Amino acid sequence: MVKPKFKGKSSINPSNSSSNPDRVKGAGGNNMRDRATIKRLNMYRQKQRCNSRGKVIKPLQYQNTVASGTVARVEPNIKWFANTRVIKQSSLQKFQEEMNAVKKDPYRVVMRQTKLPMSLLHDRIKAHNSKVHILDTETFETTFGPKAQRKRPILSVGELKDFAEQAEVSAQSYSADKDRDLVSEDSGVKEEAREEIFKKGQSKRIWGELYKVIDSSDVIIQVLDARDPMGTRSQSIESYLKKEKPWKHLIFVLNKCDLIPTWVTKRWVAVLSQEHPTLAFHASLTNSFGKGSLIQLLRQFGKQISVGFIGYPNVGKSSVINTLRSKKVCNVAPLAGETKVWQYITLMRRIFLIDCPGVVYPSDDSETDIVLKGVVQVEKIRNPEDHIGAVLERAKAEYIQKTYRIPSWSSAEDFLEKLAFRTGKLLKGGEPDLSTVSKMVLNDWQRGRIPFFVKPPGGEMDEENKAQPMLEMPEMETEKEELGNRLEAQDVEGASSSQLEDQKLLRQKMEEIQNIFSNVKQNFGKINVAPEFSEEDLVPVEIPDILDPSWSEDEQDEENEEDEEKVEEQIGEQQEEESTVSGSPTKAEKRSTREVNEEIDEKIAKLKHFLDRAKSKHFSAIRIPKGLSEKVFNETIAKQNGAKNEQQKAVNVGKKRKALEDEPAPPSKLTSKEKRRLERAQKVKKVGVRYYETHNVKNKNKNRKMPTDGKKAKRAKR
Ligand SMILES: Nc1nc2c(ncn2[C@@H]2O[C@H](COP(=O)(O)OP(=O)(O)OP(=O)(O)O)[C@@H](O)[C@H]2O)c(=O)[nH]1
Repeated sequence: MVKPKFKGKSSINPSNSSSNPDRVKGAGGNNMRDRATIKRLNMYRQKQRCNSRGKVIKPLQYQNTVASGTVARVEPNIKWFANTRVIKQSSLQKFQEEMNAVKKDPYRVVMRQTKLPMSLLHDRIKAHNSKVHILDTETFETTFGPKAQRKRPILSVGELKDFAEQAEVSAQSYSADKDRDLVSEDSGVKEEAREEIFKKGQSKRIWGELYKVIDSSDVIIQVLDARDPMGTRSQSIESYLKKEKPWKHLIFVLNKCDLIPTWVTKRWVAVLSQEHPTLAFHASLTNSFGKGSLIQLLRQFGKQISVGFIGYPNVGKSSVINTLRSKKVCNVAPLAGETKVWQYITLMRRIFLIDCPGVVYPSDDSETDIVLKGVVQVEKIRNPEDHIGAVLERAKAEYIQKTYRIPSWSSAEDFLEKLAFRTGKLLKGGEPDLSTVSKMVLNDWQRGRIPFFVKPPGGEMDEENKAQPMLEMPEMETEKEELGNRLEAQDVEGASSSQLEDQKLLRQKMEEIQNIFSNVKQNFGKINVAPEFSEEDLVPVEIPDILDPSWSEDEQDEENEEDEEKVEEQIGEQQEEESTVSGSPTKAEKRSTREVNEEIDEKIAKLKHFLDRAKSKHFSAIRIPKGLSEKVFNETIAKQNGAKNEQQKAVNVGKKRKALEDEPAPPSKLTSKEKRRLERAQKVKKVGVRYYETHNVKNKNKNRKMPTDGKKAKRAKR
């Protein structure tokens, strides 16, 4: 039987022609043009069809969507921000020389002149002896006629005597160092040209990215490394913003606060706040600090805002963004220059974040300074051992000894040799591999494994600073003063009405940001300081200053939680459910859980009391003696385990866990194996409030409990 033929017109063209976007794939191997390329080529090839009277009967593709004469707008495209093509000075010179040579040669002809940038040849600066076209700008009468106006040089002095005096003064103040025109004899010794890697973050492309970020942002956050805030600050960008974009808010975020003692964070925040609003931050997905305050601050700007993150390479711009989103949205690496181009991230419906590559302003920094600021990737440094001396100078010997377990050294080389022998980094003949060991030390320095910080100004807790209210949020003194001065100056000059309006707007902005900041408080006592600083570095801090009743621990946690939920809701992303709460508990179970919780809370209250007492010793990072902490830990675990056993009798849970928990209560002195087992048992149980407080759970809604089976089914679907 003959199959009935399909009579309608199929939209798929079955031909194998190379201009057919629908052709079957694979016939030409991997080199076949893809659909998009074919369509583009067809677009170039197409021709407009007209009838005999010249009327267009088939317009070109893309030209028939709007009626002729309609005013249409071109859709903005992100590619507009891409770099434009530029030509190097050396290439231009080469082109000019070669082209001139060809033009002078009568036996050679330049083909396709219209395709060459010939204008580059003629656009040269005129030689000083070329014909001066005076009459192009001046008339003949005023230049050469009887009424010619002679131009006299403008002198700042009236008499010859004054002129001589002035010459004498300038001769006295002459300094050969500042004279750029001075011709000196070549001594044969020249400074070595700096390696390219030391110019990291200074390229035109990176600066282009920075200006794109600045232009697109309403609020600009300059991220600083808490270990050296002044060294990672870019004053030139700040003054550019102040001068050219005064309506944009500049905020400092002091990141990596976990690497310095709390009193240093506090002092730096106070110092920097004098100029711009400053927040302390610790970027981490699980254990962050300052996230709630920063989100709260951004939300208060009230309208749709874009927030640009700028700063030195490797200060943690991308990490701060990841922390705010509680998710890895930007690539992060302990290498400078990880972020290559700007990147847009949605934080909430109204708040957008823009990540920027690290930018470095050319300064007098030595190569060692650049390396130690983390601007250069250690692997790319040619002579890493040159910078170790500075590391040994800057970090305290005590910390170096502790980190590398080397008791003493006479020089940087001696230190490296000892370290190489200790770590077994040796070359073929048993020679120490100084380069590898140096790279290791530099990496440790850049990653904060060697405790170090630049001391904030103000000495060791002097009286003046003690009296200073550290937690007061920024007064923005300098900015306010400068703005005031500028506005006053404009007032005097007699500003126009539009200028007056601008002034009003600026004033309003200043008041607005001050109001916003007065609502944000930080509790520095909550920073988890990682390195073990010596007591000398742990300068006493006024604990009552830090604890702010209006911004308690719980409140901040709730704030974080709320923010996270909002972010997730508004972005509408399905995030993985991490909660592993088992099925809904029975009444008996509920009661026993409450009992257990009460008991644990009691324990915590005791521990808190203990901590308060420790704090009253006034140290900014508190270290509890190991023996004591172990004793308290064992007691807590033993008690919790006892309570758990009771609870387990009432509830029928899985066999494995039951077997584990039916074991007799542990003796007061536990072996390390038993301790670990107890810890494991503790971890398995994830029922109750403590789990949410101690773990970074994305969906913290306590009322929502999904049965494990349901969750598994959900995962299986994916
Ligand atoms: N200890 C600590 N390390 C941090 C913190 N923030 C960032 N880091 C680390 O610093 C390194 C650099 O972080 P990035 O977020 O890639 O820095 P960046 O400023 O985006 O760097 P570029 O891409 O070069 O501009 C990473 O190894 C982070 O883990 C912090 O608060 N504390």
